[in-house]
Amino acid sequence: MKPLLQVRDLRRSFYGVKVLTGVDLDVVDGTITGLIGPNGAGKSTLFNCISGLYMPDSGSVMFDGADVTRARTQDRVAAGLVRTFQLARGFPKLTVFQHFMLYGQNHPGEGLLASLTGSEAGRRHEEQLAEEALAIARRLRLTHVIDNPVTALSGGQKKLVEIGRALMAKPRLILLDEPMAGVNPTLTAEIAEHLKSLNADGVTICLIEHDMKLIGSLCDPVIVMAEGRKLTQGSFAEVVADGRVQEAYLGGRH
Ligand SMILES: Nc1ncnc2c1ncn2[C@@H]1O[C@H](COP(=O)(O)OP(=O)(O)OP(=O)(O)O)[C@@H](O)[C@H]1O
Repeated sequence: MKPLLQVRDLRRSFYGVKVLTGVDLDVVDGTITGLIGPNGAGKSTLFNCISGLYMPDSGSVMFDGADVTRARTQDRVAAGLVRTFQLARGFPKLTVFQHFMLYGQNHPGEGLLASLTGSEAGRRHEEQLAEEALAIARRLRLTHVIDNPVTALSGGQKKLVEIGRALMAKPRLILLDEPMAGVNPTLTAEIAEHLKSLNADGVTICLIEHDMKLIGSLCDPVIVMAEGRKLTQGSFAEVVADGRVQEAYLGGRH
């Protein structure tokens, strides 16, 4: 089984506090890999280092065989390594369609300059992006809200827009940080179905989630982090039966 993502001995401290203490993990091509662990285990920091938002102090991140440890975020995105961000971090007043178009512009080989200069190539490029945006909206059942500002959407619809934006970048691996947080149960099930369907179409997914039922139904393998490193990994049944995992969660309770 080919690892699409390989993280080796990744370390990161903030103001002398060691948050990542030597993470080693693989995400295998074609999987939906779950990343769980008690609060403060370092999961989001790990995602930030993998996606290029933070630089690690040491260690390496390999994506599809290439060393991207120090690569710029946009170059990682161009290679197909994409993480979702909460809409609040972006442009809350833009519509769903505008969000999709904006993220599509980041795709490599797409002529942003051509788009801006109003050339024939630019117009074709815009049309193609618009078609992709509409197809993604259809896929995620967001067509009826495509012209609404994202602030007017429900929590679950916002999560779908975050996934849709990532899809505009044509990802090979999507890193999802709590895609179901604050989402009602009906839409949680719908988002889970979308993730399964994307995965069936060849998109590898790695997701951080606190909802264990969801992790159990979606993810194999499940990687458990504690105290800034990987504690263990296995099937959901294996990791929940592991005494070290139970200990880590109990110890992590505040
Ligand atoms: N930019 C930062 N500056 C200072 N400390 C940080 C920074 N980012 C993360 N940390 C610290 O790193 C530790 C791990 O945080 P992180 O968010 O990575 O954990 P997590 O496993 O994702 O937790 P949770 O499940 O609660 O989201 C926390 O103590 C956090 O305060």
